[in-house]
Amino acid sequence: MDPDTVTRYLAKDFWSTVDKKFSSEPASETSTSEDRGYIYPKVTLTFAQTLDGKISASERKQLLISCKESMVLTHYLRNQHDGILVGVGTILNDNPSLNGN
Ligand SMILES: NC(=O)C1=CN([C@@H]2O[C@H](COP(=O)(O)OP(=O)(O)OC[C@H]3O[C@@H](n4cnc5c(N)ncnc54)[C@H](OP(=O)(O)O)[C@@H]3O)[C@@H](O)[C@H]2O)C=CC1
Ligand SMILES: Nc1nc(O)c(N)c(N[C@@H]2O[C@H](COP(=O)(O)O)[C@@H](O)[C@H]2O)n1
Repeated sequence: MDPDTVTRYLAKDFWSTVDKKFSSEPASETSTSEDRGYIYPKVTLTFAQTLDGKISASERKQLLISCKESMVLTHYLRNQHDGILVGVGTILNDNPSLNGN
């Protein structure tokens, strides 16, 4: 399967889970966040993890864990958001571009 197709499937599944979660939440007896004059931002946490639970090399060098398809999904998700947040350690170690191609 080509990376674009894989990403479309993964993303569709991902967003349907998010939508279900929000729509299945019980309505508040008092007020919703929108009634109170604000809406929560949509925040997505994504990271790549090795089978033994690691996200970075011990010497704090940038480590590519994701396969090509997963990187396509990463960039797709970046494009769906207004901002990308990483820790200062990531900035110093990786000097990431954090773009969405
Ligand atoms: N596999 C993946 O998907 C990803 C991997 N990485 C990898 O992770 C590595 C970076 O790791 P690391 O530097 O640990 O993480 P981060 O880049 O997330 O930096 C750690 C952040 O946490 C803050 N912090 C630490 N302890 C606390 C605390 N007790 N309370 C509140 N804030 C705290 C630090 O702030 P302070 O200034 O106070 O120290 C700092 O901003 C890089 O090598 C990068 O490649 C990064 C992102 C994704
Ligand atoms: N999705 C994903 N897979 C990996 O294997 C990774 N190591 C990361 N790391 C994150 O992506 C940043 C580097 O990519 P760009 O230079 O921004 O394209 C890195 O700093 C981590 O935040 N992600």
